[in-house]
Amino acid sequence: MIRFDNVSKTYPKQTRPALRDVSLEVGKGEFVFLVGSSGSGKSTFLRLLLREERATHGAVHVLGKDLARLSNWKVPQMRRQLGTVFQDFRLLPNKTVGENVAFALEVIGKPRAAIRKTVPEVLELVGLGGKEDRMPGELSGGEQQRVAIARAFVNRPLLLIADEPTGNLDPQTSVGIMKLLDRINRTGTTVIMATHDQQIVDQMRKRVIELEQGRLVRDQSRGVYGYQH
Ligand SMILES: Nc1ncnc2c1ncn2[C@@H]1O[C@H](COP(=O)(O)OP(=O)(O)OP(=O)(O)O)[C@@H](O)[C@H]1O
Repeated sequence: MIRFDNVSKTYPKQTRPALRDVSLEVGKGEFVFLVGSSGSGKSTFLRLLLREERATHGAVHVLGKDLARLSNWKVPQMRRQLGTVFQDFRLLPNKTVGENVAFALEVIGKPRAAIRKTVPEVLELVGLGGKEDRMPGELSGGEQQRVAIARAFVNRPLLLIADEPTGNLDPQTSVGIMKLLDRINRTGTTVIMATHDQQIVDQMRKRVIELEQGRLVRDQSRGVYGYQH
């Protein structure tokens, strides 16, 4: 599903690498937390997975593809097989909840009838049944994140990438979001989630990968958050 072979990334005009010699594998269906203090390289790791950035050294494989060898025109096709969720939700504010989710299907050319059927189903799945016609601004933060997850999941991606998905949410709402991501993971979707949320990591007891100054310093199954700020 994901393989990093001795991956380093140095941004242009920087001397210190953001990632240094990282090697790891993530298999199908795993749930992985990516932890580490601010600036340790978590977002860089996720950007490499999405081919938003390229490795300076080493090889990144996602869904069986060597991303260095993937031509630019094939990148959108690769990204369509991934779902992404961010701290700031990134919903389209002028579209309804239903339209936000439908949009993910429209861009891949799904027939309208299939979209009409699928959107309410996925909204039901994330606990937002009946809220299809609401505007994102009318929803709570937790509900907006559920819409974002519905949009990320509606294509049934093999891999879901979440960057601090609970970062803007209170602890109780965060637990609800984690239950949802756990359910999605149980459908077979691999989930990789960068987080600073100690409580969540300690509760879930999933694989934990820790970065420190760009190096992989811990890879623990059923791990805990572990490091101090
Ligand atoms: N576009 C960029 N250009 C130059 N340097 C960058 C760029 N993006 C990140 N960096 C640097 O790379 C290092 C790793 O940053 P990264 O954003 O991956 O860390 P992070 O663990 O995601 O941090 P946070 O938890 O604060 O989001 C930092 O030193 C950062 O300053």
